[in-house]
Amino acid sequence: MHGAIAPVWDTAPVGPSPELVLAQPPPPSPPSPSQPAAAPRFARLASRYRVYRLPAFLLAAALLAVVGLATVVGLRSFAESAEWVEHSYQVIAELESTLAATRTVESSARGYRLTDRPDLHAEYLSSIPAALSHSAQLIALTRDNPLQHRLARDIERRVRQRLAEIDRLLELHLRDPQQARLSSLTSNGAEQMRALTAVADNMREHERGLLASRDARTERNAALLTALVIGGLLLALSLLALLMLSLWQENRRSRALERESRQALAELEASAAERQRLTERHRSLSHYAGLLQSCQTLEEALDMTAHVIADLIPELGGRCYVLRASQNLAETAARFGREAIASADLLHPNDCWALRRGQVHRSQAHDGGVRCAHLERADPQRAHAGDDDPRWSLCVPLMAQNTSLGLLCLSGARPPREADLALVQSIAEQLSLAIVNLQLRETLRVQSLRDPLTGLFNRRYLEENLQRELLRCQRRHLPLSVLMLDVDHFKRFNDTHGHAAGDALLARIGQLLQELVRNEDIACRYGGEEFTIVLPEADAEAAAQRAERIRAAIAATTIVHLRQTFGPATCSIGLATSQGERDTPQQLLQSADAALYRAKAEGRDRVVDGNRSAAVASDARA
Ligand SMILES: Nc1nc2c(ncn2[C@@H]2O[C@H](COP(=O)(O)OP(=O)(O)OP(=O)(O)O)[C@@H](O)[C@H]2O)c(=O)[nH]1
Repeated sequence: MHGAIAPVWDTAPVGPSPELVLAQPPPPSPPSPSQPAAAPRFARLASRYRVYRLPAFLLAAALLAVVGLATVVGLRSFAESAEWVEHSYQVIAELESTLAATRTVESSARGYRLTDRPDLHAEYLSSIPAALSHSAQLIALTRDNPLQHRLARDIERRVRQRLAEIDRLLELHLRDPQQARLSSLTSNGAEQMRALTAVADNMREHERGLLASRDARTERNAALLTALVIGGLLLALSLLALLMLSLWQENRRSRALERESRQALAELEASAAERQRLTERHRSLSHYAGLLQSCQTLEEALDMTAHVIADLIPELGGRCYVLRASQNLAETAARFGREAIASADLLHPNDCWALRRGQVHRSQAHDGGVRCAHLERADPQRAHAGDDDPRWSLCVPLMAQNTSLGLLCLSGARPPREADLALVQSIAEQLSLAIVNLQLRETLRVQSLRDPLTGLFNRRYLEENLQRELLRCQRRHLPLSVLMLDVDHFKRFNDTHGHAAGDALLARIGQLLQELVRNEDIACRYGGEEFTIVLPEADAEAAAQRAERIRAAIAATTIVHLRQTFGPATCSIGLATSQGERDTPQQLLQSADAALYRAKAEGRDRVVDGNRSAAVASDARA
């Protein structure tokens, strides 16, 4: 049975059984677009060298500390160098001042001797302390340098010598100007001054040399410090940049991992919910299958199916069709939900692709070319405009042993889930099984209630239904009549023409009875050549007329058996009608049987109404 309906959704190949489909977990979702396809190479490197992060940080800190220390040391060194440079300039300045003051003493003394101007004498007197002071200052400034200190002392000594000589000449001038003039001519003052200048030049040159070497050292230190600071800073900044990059990557990776974790959790929850839903569906489906087995009628099974589909897939709407016995029409037997695409109440099998092909057929709202004819027509304007209408329909044939039993037609307003389609197919298969079982059961039931020779109901059916019909008519104060019919001289017929001809006669009488009674009447073979006809709601008069028609029809019928014609045969009929509420089926049958007995006794080929005291006989010949 499972293979009776091919699980084809459109052109899809046959898949696993619906149970398996339902049990399958949702497929793993594709990687999120937010996930980086491949981390950049530098990022991978940064990640790989994560263990070096702390040493790198410590190194960068140490470098910065060294740079800071070097800067402080450098600045102090620069300050010291500046002090020494200033010191050299002071030495040179004191040296120049000493020489200038000495020359001032010399020139003012010479001027005074020549002119005797008192201002020059005053200038002379005031310049002497300056010259001595500057030379003393020079000695003080050069204490750090033995060579310069020695030269400074030499200068101071020469300055004093020169001052003493000038003073001697001036004293002499004051006492004897002539003698002073002569003495000045022989004085070695010029010699003293040259010697003093030479020593001063020597000292100046030496001090300038010191200044140049200090400048050079300062420049060297400055270059070294600059290189150290720039290099250290660059290295430290590079390390810090790498650290920042690594931390940034780490942070990005953490956020990506967090995102992935959240997504995985959501997928897990969705998967668990889907599993739960599938489990519940399985349970409902099993429950449904169990209930189907207990359904007594087709209507019950279809109603329950409609209820189950509406319960499990509320977003779907549709109907169950059942094919008539003639197979020429399928009619709506149950509905569920709200149809997104209306379907006809009655359809010809050729109107449905699923019934034609015996396969599931699915179509979209505007897929007009393959739309089943029993479905509402697509709107050509919307289709032409390319309107993306998500409505869809699904026809699932109900089949068993290659025989169409009906159709499940569903439609929805939104694209369906594959799990829902699998569920529908599973339900269709269960329903097909149930329908075929119910039909089989009905066939067996009918077979157990029918007489195989005549096709009429048997005595068991009569006993089951006479009671029910009698009660129904009594409840509604309606009459019910019973005819008991017996073929006349049937033994003789058998003996004359053979048992098979007798069977043919009985079959023909059965056929006649089915033709001559209403649908609601019950024509039975009571046993042998005896028949019973129950006529609900027929009073004695109507029953007598019906009995007479039957009698006349049998009397006018011949049968052809083995190319031989037999008959006609006659029959006798006894009639009884229930009038009161106290009649029982047995009483009614006994009354009819008594009337039949009287008909036989009165000459056969007649109808006797057991309700009347006198027999109502009808002569066939009359
Ligand atoms: N061919 C055939 N004969 C049957 C069948 N059932 C019963 N009979 C025969 O029907 C005959 C009935 O004969 P009887 O009960 O004597 O009645 P009768 O011959 O019809 O005589 P009356 O009823 O008095 O007119 C018997 O010979 C049975 O064997 C059947 O299914 N087929």
